[in-house]
Amino acid sequence: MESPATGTPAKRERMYSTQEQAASSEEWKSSTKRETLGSLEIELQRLLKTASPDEVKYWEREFSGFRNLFSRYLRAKAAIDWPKIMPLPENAIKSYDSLTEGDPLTIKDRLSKLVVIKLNGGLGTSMGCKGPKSVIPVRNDLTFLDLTLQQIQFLNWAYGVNVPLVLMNSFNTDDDTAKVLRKYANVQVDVHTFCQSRYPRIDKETLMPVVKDLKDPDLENWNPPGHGNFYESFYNSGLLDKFINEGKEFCFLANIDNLGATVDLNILNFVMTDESGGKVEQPEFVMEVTDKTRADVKGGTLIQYEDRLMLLEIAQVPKDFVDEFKSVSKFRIFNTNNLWAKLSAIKRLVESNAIDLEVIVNPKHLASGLNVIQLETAAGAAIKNFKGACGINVPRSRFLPVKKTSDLLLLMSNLYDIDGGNLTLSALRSFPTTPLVKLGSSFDKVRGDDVLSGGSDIRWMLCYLCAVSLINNPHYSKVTVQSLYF
Ligand SMILES: Cc1cn([C@H]2C[C@H](O)[C@@H](COP(=O)(O)OP(=O)(O)O[C@H]3O[C@H](CO)[C@@H](O)[C@H](O)[C@H]3O)O2)c(=O)[nH]c1=O
Repeated sequence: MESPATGTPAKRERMYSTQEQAASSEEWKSSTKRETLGSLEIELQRLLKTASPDEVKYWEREFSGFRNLFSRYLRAKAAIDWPKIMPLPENAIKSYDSLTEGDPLTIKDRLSKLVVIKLNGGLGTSMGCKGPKSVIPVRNDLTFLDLTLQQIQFLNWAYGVNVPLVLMNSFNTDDDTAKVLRKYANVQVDVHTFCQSRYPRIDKETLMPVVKDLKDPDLENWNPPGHGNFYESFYNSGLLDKFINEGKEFCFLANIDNLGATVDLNILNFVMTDESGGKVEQPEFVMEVTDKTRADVKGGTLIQYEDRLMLLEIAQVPKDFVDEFKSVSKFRIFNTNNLWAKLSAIKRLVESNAIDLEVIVNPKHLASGLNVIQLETAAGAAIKNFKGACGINVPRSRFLPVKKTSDLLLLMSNLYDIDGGNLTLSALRSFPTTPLVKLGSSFDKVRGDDVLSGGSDIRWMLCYLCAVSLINNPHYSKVTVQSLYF
């Protein structure tokens, strides 16, 4: 680059003015940010005055987390710098095949140091259901929650242990989950719940909270700030300290809608046993990744960015690169969101305010017509903050999510056997892949009002499809149904 001192006077003038412009636009931006932060503070103080006296402490803590997230949002660069994405370093991702269960005599000991946590803050709205997604029946009228409890009960029974189950609810799911949990009073699993934070939605124009009074019951004014909020909310709930004091060491965290997210003894052994004799840094965090297929275009992926491992979610990808992000050749693996984290490390990082997750901006349009943004973070993004963190490339069977009715259809069909709450691909199927199911929009919802005239009740479809059986039927390597005719 030419130094300003050596150019011609006219050129110098141009260069100075460009530099000055850049500096003044930076100064302008940071002064607007300061202004915005200042206005937010005034607004939050005003809002606090509207809280009922017994809730002031609660809101002070919520606002402290929100203020932190909001200022990170203001500070963040607009988008990821695409050319700076580097290939993953060797060893960043371990092969699952290299792991072992370890000494069978000590499995029980390892399990006794484990806590299972399921992310249960999501609603079933995208599949046309009211209430928490976890109460949608998946198989034989058993819900995600039933199957999760069965899985843990079976594990506890098989190994004579008492692995607890923790549900992270959101304000959207907390009450309904509490009601449903009553029916498990006789189940042999210790279930704990805590509720994640509740942050104000932000007016897209003014960048100020939409809510004007904390006693206003309208839930549209709020959002759960993503599953990245787990670390802080878990800490604030007191459960993290309780488990550490009881001698627990690791937690296994997963989406409740992923029925493949069972406790894996090989990974448990990997995170808890130092087989290198102290030569290799023990991982404080492990992310289970799996090979990406054309069906997984939306999942987050691991990248190497600015000398660190980083989770890249589709919402962070600049528009021009979305197709490249979705391609299976450049980004070969994706995050299953099955995460293993050391409890003492979570405590250390939360207490030193060292979990700095990229802020994901989620735009929404409210029923009132207002355009808002909600700020979120993803749990897997914490990979960069833990010591010795790595990915493990796990078999596809560890990722059995239900995001759409087409996923549900596969799980309800005879392709899967069920045992102790675990779903496994039927041994009768002679090839290990599952059919690619594409359903027309009339099947978007789990239940429809008008089944006979065009049909949006997936159960009808199942009767039809299960009657012909998905197993070993070459016609069903692909299932495309636009609508049903009777
Ligand atoms: C936004 C949010 C979600 N959840 C729960 C609901 C689900 O059980 C689980 C996953 O939430 P979703 O919003 O469905 O996230 P999803 O799109 O699946 O993305 C996650 O899971 C994907 C795998 O399904 C990964 O590839 C992504 O990296 C990861 O961010 O977390 C919460 O408990 N609280 C929340 O605030």
